[in-house]
Amino acid sequence: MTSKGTYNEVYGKIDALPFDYYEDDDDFDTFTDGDADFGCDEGVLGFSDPFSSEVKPRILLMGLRRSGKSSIQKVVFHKMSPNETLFLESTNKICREDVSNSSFVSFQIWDFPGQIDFFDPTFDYEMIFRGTGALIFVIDSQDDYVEALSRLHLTVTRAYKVNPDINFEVFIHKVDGLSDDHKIEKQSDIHKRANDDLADAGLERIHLSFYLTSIYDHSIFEAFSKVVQKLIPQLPTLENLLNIFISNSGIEKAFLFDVVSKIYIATDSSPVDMQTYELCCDMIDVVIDISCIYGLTGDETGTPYDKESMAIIHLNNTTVMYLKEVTKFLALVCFIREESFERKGLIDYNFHCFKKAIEEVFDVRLQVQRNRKLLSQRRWSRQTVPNGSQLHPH
Ligand SMILES: Nc1nc2c(ncn2[C@@H]2O[C@H](COP(=O)(O)OP(=O)(O)OP(=O)(O)O)[C@@H](O)[C@H]2O)c(=O)[nH]1
Repeated sequence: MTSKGTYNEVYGKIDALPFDYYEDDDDFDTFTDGDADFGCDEGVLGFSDPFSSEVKPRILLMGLRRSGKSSIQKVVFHKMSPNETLFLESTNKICREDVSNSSFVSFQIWDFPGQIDFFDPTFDYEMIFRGTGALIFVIDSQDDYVEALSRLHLTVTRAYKVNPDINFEVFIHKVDGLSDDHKIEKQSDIHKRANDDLADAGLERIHLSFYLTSIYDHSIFEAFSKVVQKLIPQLPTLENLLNIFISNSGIEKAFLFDVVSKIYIATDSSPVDMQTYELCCDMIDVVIDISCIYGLTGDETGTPYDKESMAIIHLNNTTVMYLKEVTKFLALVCFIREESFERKGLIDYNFHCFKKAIEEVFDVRLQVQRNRKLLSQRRWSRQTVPNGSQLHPH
């Protein structure tokens, strides 16, 4: 698509660190130094800071070689088409990506090359796990997974020792090649073996979540949505707001989407079915693609998604899909019966109130982040003054 370049430039950013970096002693010291502010954006705390995981949660993508880690990252966050991933080269460096395109989906993903001996004594895995919010372990379901399971066990047990608060998420990946029966069979086998291994080690308390995923359908977006939602502390507030909004507006279902990644960061409490989710993703694609092609004015500052972005699609089953901009990066996508959509004025008024409430949630979050940063800077300056003398904050 001609628009892709512009789209990625506007939203995407990737940092790649040569793996050699860690083999250079001086640099390694910098990296392992407990106070290193490594590659973080301005305004974001260093990741070894005790607060950083709350401010900018880190997601680690791990798994054996060729299990599909880079493909997942590229498809979900860079709009790469699944077929293009066939030409991805094996990753031989750690890639860190800041997904800070939305205040709510503000986190880092670390893609670890499969061939790294992660438990090499020179590799400071403790520091890596300390600030991690979720560890996604990718298992290639089309391959023999015995080795992957032992690697999963090793990774999970080490990570848990360092940081028991990590969410462990297992992606049983590449399921597009499997029949439905086969998928269920694989999932229960992997589930059983992984949990048996943990029970044998006396670690039943470690909870693993399993997802069947493929980059060739929406399952990878849905799985990522669930992983990200667990890292959003405001999730109950958002769900509550959505519940109030839909019940007062005659809406069947509503999703709050991060437009760039098509991750839904919250929905109302009614169950989500895959088809509905897929329709939302398709609608976002249509809106962004049409805007990119026909909506951009040509000046550099234009983005395909702004305050004016909205769309209405009438489906042939008397349902209307309604998309509206909520914040710079979030969109609300609703499913409404045609007869309820006749009261569009009421829906729009309620939407206005909903949007204001979301903005307030954002404001509180920003304030909390600012305060944490300030607090951490004060602590840091106290620690760094030599001979026990202390700096006093102004
Ligand atoms: N059928 C299928 N193939 C996939 C899927 N995801 C990734 N692949 C393919 O798997 C191969 C390996 O993918 P990569 O993303 O390079 O794997 P990786 O885990 O990053 O590999 P390393 O960089 O070596 O660690 C590529 O040819 C992808 O096209 C999927 O969901 N289904």
